Amino acid sequence: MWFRRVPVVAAAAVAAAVRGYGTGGGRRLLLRQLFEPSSCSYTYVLADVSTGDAVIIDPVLETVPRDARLLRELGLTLRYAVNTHCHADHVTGSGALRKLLGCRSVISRASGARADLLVGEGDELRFGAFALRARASPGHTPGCFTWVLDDASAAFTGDALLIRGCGRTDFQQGCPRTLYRSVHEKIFTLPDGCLVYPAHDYNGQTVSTVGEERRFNPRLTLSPDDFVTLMEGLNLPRPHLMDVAVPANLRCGIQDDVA
Ligand SMILES: N[C@@H](CCC(=O)N[C@@H](CSS)C(=O)NCC(=O)O)C(=O)O
Ligand SMILES: [Fe+2]
Repeated sequence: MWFRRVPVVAAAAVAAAVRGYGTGGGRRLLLRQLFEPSSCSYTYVLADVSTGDAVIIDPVLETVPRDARLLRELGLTLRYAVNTHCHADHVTGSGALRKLLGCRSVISRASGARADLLVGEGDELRFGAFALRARASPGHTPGCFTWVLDDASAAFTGDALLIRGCGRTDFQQGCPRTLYRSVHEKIFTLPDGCLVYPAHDYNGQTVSTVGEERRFNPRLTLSPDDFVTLMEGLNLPRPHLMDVAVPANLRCGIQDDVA
């Protein structure tokens, strides 16, 4: 079993811990959830408090200055800028962060996008004493990945699983049957207490758990056939930035000099 327990440090304690770099014995995690209001997107910063090594998940281009400032203020070294998938509603900040801070951009090989690091099932991103592990969770797009913290205390689900919802499946080669299988096999098999951190929320919710979503998610508690019927009948309007965002995100936002 590759999971070990990680204390998710409360905000006040983190501030103290960040000031006390290099003095602590056990590993301590810094976890920040950041919000971008025009696309209702969440960005996550994770760091090893002792070493300052950090990862950012799903940065948004417009909030790169804010996120870079936070990283600088906390004395963190950004190792990876990770995209859970090729977003359709906003331009990723991973390319801009790469230019600004020299981190490596990351996305799945199956996304068809360019990045410094193209990942597949089970790949790990290490930051200090911590790691995030990649679980393929296609269906919203074929290249969607969920990133799970190495003790399974938290999962960053992108648009595969939203709080009491899920990503739409009506564009970018989405497939409701595939999404249903992904969520049940790759996310609902995590421990009940595993925190669920999605890429968006449109209702003011910030975090859930695997146990809660397994019991209360109105879409994923349906039968597979009823889920498919529901998803095929959503008739949602297209994201207004889609024609700009998808081509940009296939290049990780700004991505001039990788193959
Ligand atoms: N109104 C927004 C787009 C909203 C949207 O389509 N969200 C996506 C996630 S971003 S690809 C989604 O999957 N929503 C699921 C749902 O049930 O709403 C815009 O114009 O940007
Ligand atoms: Fe999406």
